[in-house]
Amino acid sequence: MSKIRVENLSFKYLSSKKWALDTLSFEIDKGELIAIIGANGSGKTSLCNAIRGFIPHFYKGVYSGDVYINGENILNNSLGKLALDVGYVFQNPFTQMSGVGETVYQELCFGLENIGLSKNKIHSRIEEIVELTKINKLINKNPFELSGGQQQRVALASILVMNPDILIIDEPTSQLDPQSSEEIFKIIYELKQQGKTIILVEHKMEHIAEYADRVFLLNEGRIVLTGSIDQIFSNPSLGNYNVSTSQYAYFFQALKERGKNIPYIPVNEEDSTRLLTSLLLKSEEGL
Ligand SMILES: Nc1ncnc2c1ncn2[C@@H]1O[C@H](COP(=O)(O)OP(=O)(O)OP(=O)(O)O)[C@@H](O)[C@H]1O
Repeated sequence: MSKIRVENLSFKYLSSKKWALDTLSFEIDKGELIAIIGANGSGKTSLCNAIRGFIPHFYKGVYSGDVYINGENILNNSLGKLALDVGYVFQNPFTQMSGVGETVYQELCFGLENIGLSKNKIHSRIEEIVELTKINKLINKNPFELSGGQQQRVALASILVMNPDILIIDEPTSQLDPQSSEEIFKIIYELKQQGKTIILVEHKMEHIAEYADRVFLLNEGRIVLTGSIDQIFSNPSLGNYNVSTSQYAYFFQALKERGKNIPYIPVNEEDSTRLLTSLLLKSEEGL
């Protein structure tokens, strides 16, 4: 059974004339990491909200089609129940903070206390997640006095303590410097290794190229391209949808256009390093 199944999903906000989501159908298996890309207004956030049930439980409009989580139609579940299966990490960590506690520890306790977990269970769950997200040193600090990167890790931790099977992560690094972004992506990769199903909205193509199993390219509420990283980033129509490819692919494409013998276009750091090393070796050998 697929983790997530979407059938002919369409949605139009009450105040809008056009469809934000337009007859979408797809399935996502357990453990997959799906990247959703697309220009501004293409429907990425709406699709995330439809998967976590905020469309149509919270946002009202014209809704048709079906979304199933673990085989169950989201229409048959409350937002509270859905939140236990689908964790949503906001783009802006500030929005994520409940503000109820004065310390990061209290912030992490909040959701667990609400579902009635015992003190011991709460403590061991928090210990595990604090380790994973490397926020040990922040645990007694005020969440609102942290740096952007620290807040993003705490926001992620506050969702992970709830242990949802599915994670929707909306542009987690949009406000972060490269090093903090790298740290967040390491955590996301670790979560994938643990078997979480992850939907990631991300503009930084290098990160997608590094980690995603499949990419969905949205345009005007429709999935216009879908496939593996290589299939998507080497697709010449990518530019038609105002989406850029990875910087690595740009670089090697430019060399190819200058007549260099580039056997394939790598899209991530690892493949680029491998190709560059082999090209340098060949040139040293005078080939
Ligand atoms: N609350 C809302 N009420 C009315 N229309 C909305 C609402 N939220 C989004 N829309 C519209 O739905 C369409 C899809 O928007 P959505 O925010 O899902 O796109 P997006 O790809 O996430 O954009 P961005 O990259 O800018 O966040 C757009 O035309 C947008 O104007």
